[in-house]
Amino acid sequence: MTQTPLVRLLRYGKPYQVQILGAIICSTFRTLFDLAPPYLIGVAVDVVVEQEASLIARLGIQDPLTQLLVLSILTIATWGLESLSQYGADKLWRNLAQTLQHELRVDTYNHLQGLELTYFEDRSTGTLLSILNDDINQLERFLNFGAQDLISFFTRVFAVGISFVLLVPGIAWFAMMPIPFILWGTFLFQLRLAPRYDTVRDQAGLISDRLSNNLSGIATIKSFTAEAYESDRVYQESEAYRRSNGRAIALSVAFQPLLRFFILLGFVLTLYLGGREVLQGQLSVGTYGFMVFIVQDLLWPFTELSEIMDEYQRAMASVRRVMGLLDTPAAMPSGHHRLPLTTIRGEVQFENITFAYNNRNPILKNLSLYIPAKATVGIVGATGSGKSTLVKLLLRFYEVQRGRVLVDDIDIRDLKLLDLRQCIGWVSQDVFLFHGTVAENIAYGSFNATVEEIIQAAKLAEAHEFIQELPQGYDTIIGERGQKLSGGQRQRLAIARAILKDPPILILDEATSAVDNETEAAIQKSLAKITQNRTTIAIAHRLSTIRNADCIYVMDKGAFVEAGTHEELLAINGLYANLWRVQSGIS
Ligand SMILES: Nc1ncnc2c1ncn2[C@@H]1O[C@H](COP(=O)(O)OP(=O)(O)OP(=O)(O)O)[C@@H](O)[C@H]1O
Repeated sequence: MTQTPLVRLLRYGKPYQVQILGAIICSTFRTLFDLAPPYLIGVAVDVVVEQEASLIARLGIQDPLTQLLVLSILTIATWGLESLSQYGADKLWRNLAQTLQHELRVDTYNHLQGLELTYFEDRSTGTLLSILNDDINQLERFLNFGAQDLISFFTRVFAVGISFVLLVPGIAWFAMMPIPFILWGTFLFQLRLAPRYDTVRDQAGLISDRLSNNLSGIATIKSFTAEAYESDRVYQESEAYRRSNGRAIALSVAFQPLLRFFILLGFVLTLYLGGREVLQGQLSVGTYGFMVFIVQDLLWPFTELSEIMDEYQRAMASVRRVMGLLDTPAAMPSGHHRLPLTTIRGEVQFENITFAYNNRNPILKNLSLYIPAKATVGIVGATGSGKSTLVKLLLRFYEVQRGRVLVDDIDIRDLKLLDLRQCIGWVSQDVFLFHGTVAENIAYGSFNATVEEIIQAAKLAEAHEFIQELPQGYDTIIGERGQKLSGGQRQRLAIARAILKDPPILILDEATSAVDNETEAAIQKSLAKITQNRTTIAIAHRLSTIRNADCIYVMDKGAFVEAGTHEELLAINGLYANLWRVQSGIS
C-alpha cells in the first residue's frame, strides 16, 4: 500500500470534493484576510506620513482625509470578509467532518458485518468498538480543526514568503534559510511520531477490550469477588495507555523547542545581517524595520507546526486503523444461484465433508448426512463432538475444507448467501437477545410481522404466558442480551423468533436445554406441529427432545457412529441405548 492515509481519506471524501474545495478556499481566504492588518497599518502610516504622495494618492485620491476614509472602508471590508470566510470555513469543515465520520462509520460497520465469523473470533469486540467509535471520532476532531490549521499554516507561509521576496528580494533568503531545516526536521519528526501514535491507538483498543469484557462479565467478577483483581488489570491497561501516550508526547513536545531554535536562528540572522547592511549603507532603515517586522509573520507559524503535525499523526494513526478494517476482504464470497423461499424443498445433504477450525485438527472427518425434505433428524453425541459445528457449516459460517454441503442439490457455495440464510431458522445454543422489547426480539428478522403473528409464535413457543406476566407484557424491555429474563425464558423467545420466521429449514441446537421438563414437553407438542412442514435438525443432550425424530444420528469425535429411529437405536444396544438408560434412570 503506497498511498498515504491522508490521500486515502481524501479519496474517500471524493463525493464531497466540491465541499472540500469550498472549505479549502474559505480557509485560505480567511488566513489571507487575517494577514491583512499589518499591511493596512503600513498603508495608514504611509497616508499620514506621505499624505499627497502616499500609495493611495497614486490611485488618484489626493485628500489625506478621504484616503483615510477609503482605508477605513477597506479595513471594514477586510474584517467583514474575514468573518464571512471564517464562517464558511467553519461551517463547511464541521459539516464535512460530520458527514465523513458518519459515512465512514456506517461503511466500516457495513463492511465489518460482511466479514466472516472467524474474523470476529480472532478479534475482540473492544478493539472493533474502539475503531468504530474512537478512531472515527479522532478523524472528526482532525477535520474540525486540524485541516483548517494545516491550510492556514501553508497559506501564511506562502503568502508572507511571496510578499517578502517581492518586497525585499535581496534579504528574504536570510529569513528563509531555516525553512529547509525546519521542513527536513518535520519530516524526520513525522517518521518517528507515526509509529508511536500507532501504538497509542492499539493500546486504546486494548483498554477498550478490557473494559467491554469486564462490563459484560460484571456478574462473574462480583461472584468471584474479583473486583480488586480486575481493578488492577484495568489499572495496568490504563497505565500502558498512559505510557504509550507519554512516549508520543515526549517526542512531540521536544520538537517545539527545536523548531523555536531554528526560528530564532532565522530571526537573529535577519536582525544581524540586515542590520549590518544598514550600517554599510546598503539597506534603508525603513526596509530593515519592515523586514524585522514581517520575518515574525513568516517564521512564527512554524511554531504551530509541531502541534499541527501532532494532530495530523494522531488522526492518521486512526485512519490507518479504519482503512485497515475496510481493506479486510470479505473472504466468504456469496454465490449467484437464487433459492427463493417459495420454491425451496428443503433437502439437506452433507457430502463427505471434512472441516477443521483454523487449520487445527479436523473436527468433522469425511462425514456424510442426507436429510430428505421435511424430515426431522436428531443429533446426539458427547460434548465437543462437532454437532454445532455441523449446523454452522450449513449456515455457511465457515467453509468446509473437503466435500460439499448441498441444499436442494445445490452446493451452498453457489447459492446466494442471503437466500441460503433466509431459508434457515437457527435457534442457537447460546441465545442472543437484543436490547429492546419482547415483541421486537420475537419479530427480529421478520420485521413486518403483525402483533397477532408475534403472539401466535409466542404461544407456540410456550412463551405467551410468562410474557403476559412481565410488567409491560410484549412491550417490556428485556435488557442487554435479555439479561432481565431467565435462561429458559430467553430460549422460548428464541424459539418464538424462529417460528415466526417460518423457515423451510429449522435448526434447534439445544433449543430447550434450559427449560424445565414440563415446559419442554409442552414445547415439544408445539414443535411436533411446527416441524411437520419443514426440514428440522434438532441437536440435544436430553434424548426425550429428539426421541420422535425420523432418524437420530449419534455423533462421536466428528463422525456418525449410529443412526436410526429411537426404537432401532435401542435395539442396536449401543451408545444411544446406553445414554437412554442413564437418562431414563433404568440403570
Ligand atoms: N470457533 C471455533 N474455533 C475453534 N474451535 C472451535 C470453535 N468452535 C468450536 N470449536 C471446537 O470444535 C469442537 C466441536 O465443537 P462443537 O461446538 O461443534 O461441539 P458440540 O458437539 O456442539 O458440543 P456441545 O454438545 O458441548 O455443544 C470443540 O472441540 C470445540 O472446542
